[in-house]
Amino acid sequence: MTPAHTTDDAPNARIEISGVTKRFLTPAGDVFTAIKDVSFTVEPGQFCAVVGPTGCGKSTTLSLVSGLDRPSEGTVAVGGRPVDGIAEGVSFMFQADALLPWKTVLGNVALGPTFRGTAKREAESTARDWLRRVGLAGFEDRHPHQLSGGMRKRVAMAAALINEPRILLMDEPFGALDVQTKAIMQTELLGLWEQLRPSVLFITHDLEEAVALADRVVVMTSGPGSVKAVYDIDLPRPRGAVQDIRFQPEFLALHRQIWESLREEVERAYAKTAGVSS
Ligand SMILES: Nc1ncnc2c1ncn2[C@@H]1O[C@H](COP(=O)(O)OP(=O)(O)OP(=O)(O)O)[C@@H](O)[C@H]1O
Repeated sequence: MTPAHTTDDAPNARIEISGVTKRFLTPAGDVFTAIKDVSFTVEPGQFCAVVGPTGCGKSTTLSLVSGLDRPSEGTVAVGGRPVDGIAEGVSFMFQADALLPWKTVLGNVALGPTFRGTAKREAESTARDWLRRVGLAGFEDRHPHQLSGGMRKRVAMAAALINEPRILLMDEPFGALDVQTKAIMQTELLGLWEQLRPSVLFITHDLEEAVALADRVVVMTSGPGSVKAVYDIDLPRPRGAVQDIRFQPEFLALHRQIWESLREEVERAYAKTAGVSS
């Protein structure tokens, strides 16, 4: 299958975060700096994972790329244009499934193309195809509450990918799944990503997940988050089953190296919230 994004539109899929600081006003009226001077780039078609301790500003960074929020300083650009609201060609997947409970599985997946003006019959036919690709043929008429957590993730993945996004933003999409289901979903995501090759910004707490999936891992410091280090993950692609990648010596070496960098930040963040002086 040909990747959806050829060299012609590839530059549209570059994400550039330059010198971004985000401050919030707290309920007490104080200014709180969530992220500070964050800069990194996701190249077109690249899978970039961001790891960092809890509260370091990973989700804040993602919300600035999605256009749901604006930086206080610095710029976020997608395809060379400053982000100004939710851009065309961007799909999302979050930890909580964003499925409509009153719609069938087919209706949920067909929603994207329908919104973009595709005729219902054609949207449903494409949705059926996507449901087959995520292993849910035969479940078209179910409602989300009639599915397991893993199956709901598959529906969410089909609903995100049916739009053939140039950019896929994912915030802990598999965080709520059990270990085995998570590994299966990660492998399925990799297979589909390798076919479509959107640029991916993937937020996770799980360093194993980041190394197994990504081309590049960005480690953030404890809050206010900034970029501590960026690692290129040169494990060969296609990577195959995530369960098997974890045992490869190259994977273990990268994991150990990045963990050394991340551990300091996790400990620092813990010390702050636990009131321990470091
Ligand atoms: N709208 C807001 N108003 C005030 N503070 C906020 C707001 N949104 C986020 N924050 C704060 O900014 C910091 C970063 O939050 P964010 O959710 O981005 O962190 P995170 O790294 O994604 O955390 P986690 O890994 O726990 O999900 C946190 O201290 C959070 O309380």
